[in-house]
Amino acid sequence: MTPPLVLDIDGTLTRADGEHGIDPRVFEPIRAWPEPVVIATGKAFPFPVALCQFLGVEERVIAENGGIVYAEEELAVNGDRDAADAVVRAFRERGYDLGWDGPDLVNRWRETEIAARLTVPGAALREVAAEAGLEVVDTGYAFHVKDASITKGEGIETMAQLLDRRPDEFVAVGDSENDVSTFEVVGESYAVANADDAARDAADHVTDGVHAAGTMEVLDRLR
Ligand SMILES: O=C(O)COP(=O)(O)O
Ligand SMILES: [Mg+2]
Repeated sequence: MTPPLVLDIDGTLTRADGEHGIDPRVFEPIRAWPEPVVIATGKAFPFPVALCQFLGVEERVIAENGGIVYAEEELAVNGDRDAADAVVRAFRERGYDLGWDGPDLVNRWRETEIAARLTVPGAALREVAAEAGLEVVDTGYAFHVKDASITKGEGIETMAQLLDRRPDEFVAVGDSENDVSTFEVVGESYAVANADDAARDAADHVTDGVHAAGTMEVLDRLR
């Protein structure tokens, strides 16, 4: 029986030859998948929505690490970015910034958390976040300043209800610590070979391939 999927984006659907850019090899398998495909990402909501629309699949999205959950025309926004914005102000008062160039397209459309470039001093960011009761998650692509109780795994619980499925029916593929909560609630989990230690330790399996090649391995095995 082909399972419903939960797929991370960065590091999981992306090309291995650069930091971003979806590997086109995943487009057709995702489009043709006979069961629901949920895109679960740390990215702001518009990005996974656009990915689903460009792929021509239903928008089943967990964005902002669970801060936003959308499926079946139901939208859940968990928390708001005010607390994260206060952390950013305190961080700037210490003389730092978020590290993004130009109009900050990473945070422009965020509603529930804030992301900083990995080039900023992580220890200082973590210190300021902790003073506000927030955590910093390193996805390998950005630092996310967020409420620790809001996770992709919590988002899967909500998504499963919206889709009338059990969380343990899903198979998940991911690459970093922000996928650990997903791996803890789904039935079977795969970390791609480029995954960080947190994801590799939490996953049931580790693929041979990196990035989208690892995900293609899983899709080929499950079809
Ligand atoms: O936005 C990030 O930092 C990483 O995004 P991801 O959860 O799709 O890997
Ligand atoms: Mg990722």
